[in-house]
Amino acid sequence: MKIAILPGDGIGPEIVDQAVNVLNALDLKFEMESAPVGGAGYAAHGHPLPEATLKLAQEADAILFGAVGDWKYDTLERSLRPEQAILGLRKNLNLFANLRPAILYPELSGASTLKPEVVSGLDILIIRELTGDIYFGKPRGVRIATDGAFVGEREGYDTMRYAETEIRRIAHVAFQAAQKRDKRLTSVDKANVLETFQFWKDIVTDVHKEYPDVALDHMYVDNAAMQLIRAPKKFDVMVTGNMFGDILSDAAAMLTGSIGMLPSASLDKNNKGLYEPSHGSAPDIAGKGIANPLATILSAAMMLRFSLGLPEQADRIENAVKKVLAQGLRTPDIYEAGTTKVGTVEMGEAVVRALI
Ligand SMILES: NC(=O)c1ccc[n+]([C@@H]2O[C@H](COP(=O)([O-])OP(=O)(O)OC[C@H]3O[C@@H](n4cnc5c(N)ncnc54)[C@H](O)[C@@H]3O)[C@@H](O)[C@H]2O)c1
Ligand SMILES: CC(C)[C@H](C(=O)O)[C@@H](O)C(=O)O
Ligand SMILES: [Mg+2]
Repeated sequence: MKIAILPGDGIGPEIVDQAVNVLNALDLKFEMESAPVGGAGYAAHGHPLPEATLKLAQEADAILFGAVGDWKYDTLERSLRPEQAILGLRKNLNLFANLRPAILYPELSGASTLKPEVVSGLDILIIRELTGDIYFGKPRGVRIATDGAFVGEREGYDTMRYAETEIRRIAHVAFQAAQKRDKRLTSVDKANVLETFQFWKDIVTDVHKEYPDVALDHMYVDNAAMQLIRAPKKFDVMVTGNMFGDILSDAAAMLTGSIGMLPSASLDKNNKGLYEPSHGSAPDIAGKGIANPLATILSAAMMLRFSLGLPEQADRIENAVKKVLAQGLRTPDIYEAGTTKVGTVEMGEAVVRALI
């Protein structure tokens, strides 16, 4: 089994190193090959998603991805910016289903900014559509306005759109995921304002007919953001579009104690996938050795479960993470009094030691 390792920028290489060590410690003899991506891809080959990197990703059985993005590239023309690498991989590989599970490990109930009783026992799954919406809609750009109140002025514009097929396929993923859990699905939209999301709601309602055992409700995204903070445990599975899912999953990350705890899987229709933490390259802490590697290590566990058919090995990693948290080890983002502060490498090494 071949795994493409794409560390990327900022803390990406630091956290991916730890996940690779954990995978190696399983003694399963994976073939792993690394390639530069994001700002690192641009620096090495003049493009954030170099051809050889894309080829490696296409050929591999699964991809482990760190993060991309670096302030020093923010003034490049958009097609060369590091973020285009992850967007390009998602689009090229048809990774339309993004699973972001927000689980609060009991040991971290005091690390969340919310009261322990609000978050304890939290286990929700956010399913974000990943290859459509305003992220990829065309036309987009900056032009001279030809209508409206500001005719003659420059205006920025993007296009929000969803094809029926795109909505149907993510709805099926969401209903099937709900069937394996508590059988409750909340579809998050903005149907009260946006045509695209009235259409989304209508199609999700139609797909629901095939899943009568799942209870479906619909919620506007602004209310969903509020409910996530007010009573997050009321949710089981949430499904939403690309942009709303991006925002809601960062909010949900804080329910788990830190964004450094939220893994993700991005899957195509055959469960080939890219696995990455939900957070970014964290340039503010890059190189300091303090980034939390657990979201990446947990993403590697998701990879074993969803793409490589090794659920027992995924369990081994997840149990090891629980164990190090129970031992009181904490990177600074999840630190609280009475626990032991450790860095990225120490955390990774502790997970390796905790594997049984
Ligand atoms: N999939 C991706 O590669 C991805 C995702 C999000 C953001 N980005 C990019 O990352 C760059 C920085 O973006 P941002 O600052 O808005 O978001 P970010 O997620 O990188 O960081 C937000 C905050 O969370 C902290 N943080 C993130 N991951 C952490 C970890 N593992 N351990 C401890 N703390 C952690 C950071 O220090 C920062 O304070 C930008 O270039 C952005 O485009 C990339
Ligand atoms: C870096 C960026 C393109 C990306 C997104 O918006 O999808 C990130 O925020 C994420 O959540 O994976
Ligand atoms: Mg994001």
